[in-house]
Parts: sequence; C-alpha cells; structure tokens
Amino acid sequence: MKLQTNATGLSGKLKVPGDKSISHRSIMFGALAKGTTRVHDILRGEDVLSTMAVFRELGVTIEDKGDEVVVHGVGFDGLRAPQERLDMGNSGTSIRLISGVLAGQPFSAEMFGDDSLSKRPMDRVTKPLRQMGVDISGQTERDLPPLKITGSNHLTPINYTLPVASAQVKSALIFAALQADGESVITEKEKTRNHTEDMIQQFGGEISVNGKEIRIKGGQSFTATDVTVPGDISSAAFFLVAGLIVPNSEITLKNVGINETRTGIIEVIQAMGGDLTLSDVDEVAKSATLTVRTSQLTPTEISGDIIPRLIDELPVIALLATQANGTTVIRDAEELKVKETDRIQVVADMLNDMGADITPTDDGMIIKGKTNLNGATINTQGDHRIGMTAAVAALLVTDGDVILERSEAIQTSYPAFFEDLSHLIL
Ligand SMILES: O=C(O)C1=C[C@@H](OP(=O)(O)O)[C@@H](O)[C@H](O)C1
Ligand SMILES: C=C(OP(=O)(O)O)C(=O)O
Repeated sequence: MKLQTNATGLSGKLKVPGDKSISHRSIMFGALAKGTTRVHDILRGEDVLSTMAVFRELGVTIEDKGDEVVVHGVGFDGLRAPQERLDMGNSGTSIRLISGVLAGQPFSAEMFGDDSLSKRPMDRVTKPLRQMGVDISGQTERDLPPLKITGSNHLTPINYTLPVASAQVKSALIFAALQADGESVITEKEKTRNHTEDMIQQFGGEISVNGKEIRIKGGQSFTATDVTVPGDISSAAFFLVAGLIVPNSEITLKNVGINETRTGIIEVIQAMGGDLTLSDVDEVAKSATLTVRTSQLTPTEISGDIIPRLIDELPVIALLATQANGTTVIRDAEELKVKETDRIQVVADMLNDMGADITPTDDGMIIKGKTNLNGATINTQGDHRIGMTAAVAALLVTDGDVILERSEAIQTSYPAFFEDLSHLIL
C-alpha cells in the first residue's frame, strides 16, 4: 500500500485499543478461574484472537458479545486435551505463556505458529519447564516451534534465575509454578512487565514479590472476576512519536495504561525534551490521558533497566531519535533480535533506506539526528511494529512515495491503526 506522506500537522483525540499483554492474560486467567469472567475493552488483534482460539480448543467457552468478551472459566482441572494442533499465529506471548499453562496438564498437545514465530527461540521456556518434569521439545537446539508438550499433574517446584529479561518466560514459569507440588522461587534478571503478577491477585490468588524475587505456591485456584483493559501504551507510542515529530501537531490519547513496568517511553520523551503531559491519572486502573505537541528534541542514551520497560517501543523510538539534534545511543537491547523480526537490523535498514543515519550494533543502535527522510519501499517482513513505524516515518517524507509491503502484519496488535491515524491528519 501507498502510505500518506508530507503531513502538515496532526490534531485530535484518540482512544487506542486495549493492552495486548493484559488482553492475552484476561483470557488465560478467565479460563483458569472457576466462574464467569467479563472482559471489557479487550484488544481484538490477531495475537489475542490466537489465544482465544487456543483456549476454545482446550474446551473453554468464550463468547464475544461486542461490548464484552465473556469467558466461562473451567479451572486448572477443567481443560481438555485438544483435538487439533494449537495455532499460535504470530504470537510469542501466546506460545510461551500457554506452554506454562499446559505444563501442569496431564495430556499432550502440539503448538505451532507462522513463519516468524517458527524462527523464535523457545529454549528459554523449555529448559526450565523440563527441570519441573515437563516433556517438551521443539526443533533444533533452540527448540524452535512447532513444540510438542506432554504436561504432568505432579510438577516439581522450581528455584530459577532468569538468564534473560523476559516477561513471557517469567509468566510461563509462574503458570507452571501455580500447578506445582510446593513453592517455587523465580528471580528476574531485570524487572519486566508485571501483568501476570497483578492478575493473580485480581483473580484471588497468592503471589509474593520482593524486588526481582517472586514466590508462588502451587495448587492454587482462581475466582472469576471482571477485567477492564486499559489502552496499550505500546500502541499509543506510534502517536506519541508522530505528535512530537510532525510539525504543527497536538494529539491527546485517552485511557492509556501507565503500569510502571511499561512507562519507559514516557521517561525517554521527557529526557529528550519532548512536550508530553499526563492528566486524568487513575492510580487504581493505572491509566492516564497523554498529550503530546510538536517539539525540538535533544538526543539521549537508552540502556540498562529501562530497556524491558520500553522494549516494544524501540522501533518507533529509533524513528524519534532520527529527529533529535544529535546522536542517540541504544544499548542492552539484544532481545530485539528475537522478536517478530531482528528489530535491530530491520529498523536500521528501513530507516536508513528512508535517509536516516543509523548504525546497528550487537545490542542496540547509534542514531544520528537530525535527518530528512525520503521515499522508499518498505517490507514489514511480517512485523506489525515495523509497519506502524514506517507509517509514522512516512508522514515526514516530502520527497517521493513510501510503499509498504505486507502491511497486513499490523492486524497483529492494531487492526484500526490506519483508520485512527487518518483521523488525526490535518
Ligand atoms: O509478556 C508479554 O505480554 C510480552 C512480553 C515481551 O516479550 P519478552 O518477554 O520476550 O521480552 C514483549 O515484547 C511482548 O510484546 C509482550
Ligand atoms: C514482541 C511482540 O509480541 P510477541 O512476543 O507476543 O509476539 C510485540 O508485540 O512487539
């Protein structure tokens, strides 16, 4: 598709779709609780639809009533063996977290995904799950999908320090630990998004978190509850950046999730001197209204423990940095290489094709600003965040066309992205 270029300004208010991480987990916890869970403002992106389809295949009734999704929970002991292979689509979150759920189930299943997911390492979950007594294996020494799993209802509790900063690995192990015979201790490398821990408490379970150390007792059960999903800050990120770099812009994003394990991008924008204000802060729902205006930006360094708090935003943050007056350095972000694409290489190649000056490194990028962007043909390679970053970059292009190939990848996390963007363009 041909992307809109040369925007003279962006203006308006928007409610971004529901948080993807919380949406996945609302289906999972709803299914594993006894009773009826009603989920409001769930994201209906393809990744979450994959999680819903998998739980239906595992015997859970899930109704989409338009204004809410109703999950008729069956409890940990109510899942049934699937008749079909479980299709995880493009979703790393689905395959890894559901591996942890199936770890404690006394049946076999096979999990597979699309071309992108089939290249992503699953050994980070298979290794610790094997230690707990699960029979799980994939392809090659990195355990790429498809994965075959046979769970056990006598899982050994685990005491495990994560070698990578990953909420997906942490959450997979938490789901397994909830079904184990005793208490498990999981220690994080860096603090990552904590939606699983929050939801255990919301669904009446028990978890103790002390800094990076998490303790979970096995044999727990959950009670159904209602969930309202806040807007996804990872989706809001595209409009935050667009509003800062396109001239004559002011964008207001309502009801954006501001869980403290997700707000790295707000700190980066502030460090770069961006005009960003928070209002209507709701401490209980952990949400706020965010407003951005066109800004002169200074460069910054992004590294260390902030990285997991903005990991999915780094592609569009790289674009932001191309418009700062000086050189921005991103370090400690080697996890970007094992996302839907190698996001260090793909982001650098894409923005360099458009005229940016980015040097990819082993664990990040060196981004020289401020550069003019030009037309190019970009292929998402099946990565939604590459597609949305390209669409925001195109707004700055005054010279030539920007053609986006495989734009349908954006369905993964933001089906209405282009519609929402078009409403803001003056
Ligand atoms: O737990 C989650 O919901 C997610 C964790 C992150 O992945 P990692 O755990 O691989 O860092 C993130 O990139 C992904 O989009 C969603
Ligand atoms: C990495 C992402 O998702 P997942 O790992 O669930 O595929 C993402 O949404 O950017």
